[in-house]
Parts: sequence; structure tokens; C-alpha cells
Amino acid sequence: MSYRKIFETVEELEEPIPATVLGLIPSWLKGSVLRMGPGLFKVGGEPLNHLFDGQAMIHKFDLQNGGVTYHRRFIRTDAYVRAVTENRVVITEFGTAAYPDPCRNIFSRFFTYFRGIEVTDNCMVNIYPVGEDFYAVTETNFITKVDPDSLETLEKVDLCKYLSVNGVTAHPHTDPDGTVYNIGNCFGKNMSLAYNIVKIPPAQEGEGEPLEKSQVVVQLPSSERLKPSYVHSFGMTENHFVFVEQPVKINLLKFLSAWSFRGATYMDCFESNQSMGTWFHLASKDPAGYMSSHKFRTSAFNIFHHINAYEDDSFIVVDLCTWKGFDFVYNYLYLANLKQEWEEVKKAALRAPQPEVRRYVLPLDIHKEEPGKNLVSLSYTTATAVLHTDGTVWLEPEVLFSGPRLAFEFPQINYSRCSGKKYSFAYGLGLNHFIPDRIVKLDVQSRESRAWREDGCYPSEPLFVPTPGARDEDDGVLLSIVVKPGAERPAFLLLLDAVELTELARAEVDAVIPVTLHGVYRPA
Ligand SMILES: CCC[C@@H](CCO)COc1cccc([C@H](O)CCN)c1
Ligand SMILES: [Fe+2]
Repeated sequence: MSYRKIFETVEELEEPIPATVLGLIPSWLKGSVLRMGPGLFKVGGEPLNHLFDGQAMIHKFDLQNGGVTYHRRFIRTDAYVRAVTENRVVITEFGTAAYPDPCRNIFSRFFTYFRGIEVTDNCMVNIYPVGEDFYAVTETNFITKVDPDSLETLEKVDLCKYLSVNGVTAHPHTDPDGTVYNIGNCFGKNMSLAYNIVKIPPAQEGEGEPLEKSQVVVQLPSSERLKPSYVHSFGMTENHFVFVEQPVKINLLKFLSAWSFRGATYMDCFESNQSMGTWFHLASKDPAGYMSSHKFRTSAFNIFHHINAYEDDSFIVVDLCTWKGFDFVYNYLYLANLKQEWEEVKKAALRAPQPEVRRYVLPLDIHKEEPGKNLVSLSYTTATAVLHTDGTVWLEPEVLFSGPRLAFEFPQINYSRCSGKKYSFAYGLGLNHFIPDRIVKLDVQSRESRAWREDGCYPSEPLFVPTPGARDEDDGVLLSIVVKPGAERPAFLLLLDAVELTELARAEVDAVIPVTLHGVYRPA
């Protein structure tokens, strides 16, 4: 048995199933782990090609009174319902093109190509709360309201009804008061203002749908007018937004073309800019405004997940999971690659951009200094920032974690306590040549790391839950869905003590659980 089992189709459950608990679950831990991922990897006998193509499945582990149940359902998206009904890929996915309707005649099939692709609503990436509601999401303009208890699909929502965006990331930020911020591409009319930061106010009693009151608060320019960068997440401190513009670009002429050229997918619309490097943009939060004079530049890397960002003195510290180079990392995430023999998987990963956790420091006061001097004066980091005569500031990072094809990815922190503030601990999923095989804790102050792993086990993103009334930042529990193909009970929810990464308990189920990408812990 091997890691390929986490990329295989499973059935949904009609009812929750009981888990066998080994060890002791803290009595205060009452709530649900909700996670999204692909659950159907084949349609009409044809495989879906990419890691981000599988049809959305929602998973839920319920913890109460020391007992645990597991439930999962397919989300009834248009993509899913039409695929299952017509037994073919009807809606083009990230890396798989829709098949022409064999029942249609040659003319109507031909003219199908002259309509833009129907944008997918396959919400297999994350689930997060907006006000009282929960939304399963991908990165397009469609988000899907779901019932976090029954896992039923409630409503498909088109963000274009409320906001001028082509999509928003699956990684919003949420203020303590419940305000939700996000960023998305906006391929608007003049196409120069290409990234919109949006704000959704907290739910107010009797004030109806928070989405009705969402608004664009900042517009950021693209380094290249017709080629905006792919954006997966962003940073937010107490007073600033941080947007890292990576050299992985969306070719708008392809993406927006009136006709989707034969069998085109989203992956076909990406290209690497081999000369720009990576740009950092800042915007103030309140009042919201783009800081056009702060032009930060550094060498090329892919960025998907921000870990955290915070202000210290007159600097913004930005911690990132990077992949060195401008070659798109998603090119290495086709399922055919990930399901190869281990030797082949390792060979493919050798050619990919290499992972590295990095700290960048952005000075807020730049123009009172002379060019050529390092402007960073924080005692605890070696990251540098040098003003150039052209007014740009060149950044060099401090490396917080680096290992040969060992990525610290899917980062999580003690979010309610530390998001946007100085912090010490980050928790991540260790990818070994892109295969998830460890849970890692990184002390970003001491740069020390420790890991949990077990032979034949494939964990997922670890969610941190703070102990009620805790004094210390890392006083809490890490929750991760782990798959152990071939075992009698081939999957379990793992509960680790977040200080030592020692096992508190595991809740085993008699079911294989396919890979999950992101999720949330919902306290009871
Ligand atoms: C050309 C790329 C377009 C952008 C949306 C417009 O801003 C990304 O679109 C998709 C489409 C399908 C699945 C996804 C997945 O979310 C990716 C991995 N998380 C993203
Ligand atoms: Fe992500």
C-alpha cells in the first residue's frame, strides 16, 4: 500500500460512523473538524488529471464527551451534479477540460467552443465561516454555502453579484470582530488595477446577508497589465495588507478569450515571467489605501501560503512558505506524477522549485535613508532591505526552515491569538518530494523544528486548537487527518499535544480518507 491511496475515489457516507478512540481526548475539546478535498477522481471512466480537479468532498470529525464520529458527503456543486448525471466531465476543472456532449451534433459541439468555459464551482479547497454561515470554496467567483452539521449543500453563491472580482483566494483573513478580508484577481476593463482586496463586514443582528455589504477596499496594480499574477493567499498585520506578486502569471488573452481553444484548462493559461523576480506590495488597512511608494523587489519564488505577518518598530515582518524559482509548482502536482512509483516521484521532485520557509522584513520608513544601506535594524533577524537609486527596495530573506525537497507547507498558527502579531510557533504539513509524511512544529524565534511521523502514514494540514484559558502560545492540541493505507482501520484523526508533538489520542475509522487540502476547527 502507499500514498497513491489518498488520490483514489471514495464513497460518501449516508450517516456518520463511529470512530475507535485510542488514548485520551482532553475533556474541553468539543467541536468539529471540517475539511475539504477531492473525493471523486474519475468521471465517465476518464481520470481527472490534476490534484485540484477531484470533485469536492466535505469531511467532518465530531468530538464530544471523549467520543468521536466521522461523516463525509460530496458537495452538490453544478460540476459534481452534471458530471454524475451526464457521466462525463461537463465543467472544465483546473487541469481537466470538459468533454464535448457526444449527443450534440457536430455544429452545436463546434459552437460550444465559441462560448467561454463555464467557470467551475468545484469547492474542494477550503471551508470557512462568513458570519453565521459556512462556505466551501475554490478560487473562482463561485462559493458554496454548506450546513456544517448535516454537510448538506445549501446554496451556490456568485461573488460577481456583490463584488467586481473574477475570484477570491481560499485563504481569507478574519478580524476578531468577524470582519472577513480576502484578495482576488479583477480582470476589469482597463486591466491595470488587477488585484482587489475585499472586506465583508461581520454579521449584524437582523441585518441580512453580510455578503450584501461586501466591498472592494483596495485596488493594487499588476506588474504586467495583461498578465496578472496567480494569488493564493495574502498577509494582514494590525494596520497593513501584504500582497506578494509572484512571477507565475495568468495569460488573460488565453483565459478571457472568447473561445476556449480546444480542450483548454486553467493550467493552460499560466506562464512564468522569467525576469521580474518577485514583488511585495503594501496597503494600509484603515483607512485602506495602496502604498505606491513602497516598491519591494526580490528574487523569483512561488508563494502559496503566508504563515504570518506582523509589525515591529517601523518594519513589517513577513513569514512565507516559498518555492525557489519562477517555474510553476502546480506543474508538478498532476495526479499521474503524484501516483508514480516512489523512485519516479523523487526524480520528478528533483526538477521542481525547492521549498524554503523565509522571513522578509519590509521597512515602512524608506525615503529618509540613503541608498545602498541595509535599512533593517531588528536585532533578531538577518533579513535585509536595501534602497536602490531607482527608488525600489531590494529584499534578502532570512531562511527559517530548509531541507532538500522537504517542504514545511500548509502552515497554521495560533490564529486567534497571533494572527498579525509577533509570534513564536508555526505548525505545518511536511511534504517529502510533494508527498505528505510528517507534521512539523517550527519555532520561528529559535528556528528549531520538531516533527511527528509514523511509517506508512500520510497526514494532512494540522489545525491548532488553543487550550481554553491557556497562558502559553503553544498550549493546545493539533488535529490532523492521517491515512494509513492497508491498516485494519486505514484512517484516523490524530490529536497531538502542540508543545511536544506527542500523541494524546487517535480516533480510527474503518474508511480510507482521500487527501484533504484545508479546513477549520469549529468549537461546539
Ligand atoms: C487561471 C487561474 C484562475 C484563478 C481564478 C481567477 O482568479 C484560479 O482558478 C481556479 C480554478 C479551478 C481550481 C482552482 C484551485 O483553487 C487551485 C488550487 N487551490 C483555481
Ligand atoms: Fe492553500
